[in-house]
Amino acid sequence: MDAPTAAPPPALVLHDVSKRYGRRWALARLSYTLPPGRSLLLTGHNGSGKTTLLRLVGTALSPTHGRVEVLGHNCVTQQETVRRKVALLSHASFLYEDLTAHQNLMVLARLLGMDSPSDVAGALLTKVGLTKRSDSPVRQFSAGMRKRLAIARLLMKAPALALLDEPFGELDPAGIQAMEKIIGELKDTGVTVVLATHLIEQGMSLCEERLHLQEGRAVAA
Ligand SMILES: Nc1ncnc2c1ncn2[C@@H]1O[C@H](COP(=O)(O)OP(=O)(O)OP(=O)(O)O)[C@@H](O)[C@H]1O
Repeated sequence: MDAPTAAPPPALVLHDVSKRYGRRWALARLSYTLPPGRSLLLTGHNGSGKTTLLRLVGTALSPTHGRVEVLGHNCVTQQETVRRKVALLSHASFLYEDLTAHQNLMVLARLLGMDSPSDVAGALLTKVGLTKRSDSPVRQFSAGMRKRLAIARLLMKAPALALLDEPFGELDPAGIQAMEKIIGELKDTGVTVVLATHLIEQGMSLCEERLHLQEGRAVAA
């Protein structure tokens, strides 16, 4: 008889999570479990705590109280393990301004020990529609072009959990469509997506679950 296989851990667990900046509570006693294989849409007005939550999950911040777990790993005590599993697409997109788009991706490809870094970088630049500008330095890029390069960077990292903070911001209509397609493909390959956006319609079509924040608390949408 086969040994029983353990059930996969939830993609994300928030256990009574609070986060304070100085005297301001950005998140207050938030508890939530995202089942394995599901993706999450995070909504809420400006300042409701979406970015703070994504940064806690991405280990860029630590909770003031409570516990955050990604795929069964504690984001504070197992930070390195979590960092290998998550990638964050955010306003600050970790790009080297003086390097070209291609060089930016090459840096990461080498860091990840990829076999054919230049080919992988080229293929990703094609995917995000930046082929024509692959040899331009990032400092000459528009906001939308930076967003495209940032998603290429995230795809190269091939995370188990992709944290997407306003992925549609700054994109033109074609860019929004391309981003929707990329997010759909990520999900098709088994990546869990946590998506914070004000574009509710797009978000709802991509995610099975929704968490709506109001002043750092979960409320019904
Ligand atoms: N570094 C910081 N220092 C102090 N307060 C902060 C800091 N970052 C965020 N906050 C505060 O925490 C609260 C939540 O901010 P957060 O950026 O998480 O919201 P958000 O839902 O992502 O907003 P938006 O939709 O505008 O991106 C806000 O009151 C904000 O002013």
